[in-house]
Amino acid sequence: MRYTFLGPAGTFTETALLAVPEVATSERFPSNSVPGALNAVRAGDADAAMVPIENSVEGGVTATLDAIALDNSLRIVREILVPIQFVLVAREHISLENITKISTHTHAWAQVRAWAEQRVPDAEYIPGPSTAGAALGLLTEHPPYDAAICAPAVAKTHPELKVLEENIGDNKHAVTRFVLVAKNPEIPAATGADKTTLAIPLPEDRPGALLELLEQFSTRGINLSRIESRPTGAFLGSYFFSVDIDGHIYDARVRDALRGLHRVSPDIQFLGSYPRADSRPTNIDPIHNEDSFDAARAWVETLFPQGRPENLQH
Ligand SMILES: O=C(O)C(=O)Cc1ccccc1
Repeated sequence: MRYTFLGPAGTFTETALLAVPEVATSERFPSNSVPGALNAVRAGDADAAMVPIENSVEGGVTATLDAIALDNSLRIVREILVPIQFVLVAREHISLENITKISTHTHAWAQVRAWAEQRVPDAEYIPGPSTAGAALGLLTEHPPYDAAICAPAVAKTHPELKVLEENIGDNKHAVTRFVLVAKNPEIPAATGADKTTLAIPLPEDRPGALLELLEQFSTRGINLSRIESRPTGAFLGSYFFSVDIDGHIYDARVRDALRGLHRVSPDIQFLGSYPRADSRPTNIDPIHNEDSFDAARAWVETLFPQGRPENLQH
């Protein structure tokens, strides 16, 4: 297996990838961006990509939500949670007082806003390709900024970088959720503690369409753990919903809900069923469990003692 990730070495995404046991004995290479990592998988240059998808402070990583749903080739096979801690680094001669420009990944910047307002209120923010990418930029000949925000490990592997402030995240319990994405993979086995990710275009000019979509979950006792609306890009006002639900496509209630969703929104995308990182089992009301679905199907069959007419398939 060949893995790629939002690089360079030292990003939080690399930490997430290294938490996958198989990675230790496989090849891995950094990509410059989330779309770049996903395209490497689409092109067959990598078998799987680790990318950030959701943060407990900032919400969804829009670059990832949009890029995964671009076509039907990619699916999530695993999720990893990483606790996030940030440090401020700079070259030896720089101190907090003479910082005028700071770079980091936009998601990191969003998570240190209160700290920045207090400690470096006049510093200008320069968006970086990733946290580690911004830090390594400081080692170039004429860096266009004088400090960066990254993981503590980056400073440890680069002694030329000095840690000016530690643990600067506004929320000390911030966690980022990362997903491992592969091309047309086998669906991971159901564990009883699973999630399924969907991208559901909102039908246009249909009053109540969102309610009709959500009803498909509620009538089957399916819990949503994330829902975000994203513009499709087609035109102003055109949206899709990026949704995570508790359950696996091997669960009858989930397949039943997918059929219902497809009737409301035929371009729905299934983006994978995979085990939850926290292994918390899904609570299923008995009327929505496998036995109930089997019994309901069997009962309908008994209504045709002579067998179903041929044109009655479902
Ligand atoms: O840039 C990184 O290190 C990343 O992995 C993206 C990111 C940035 C901030 C919080 C979590 C992930």
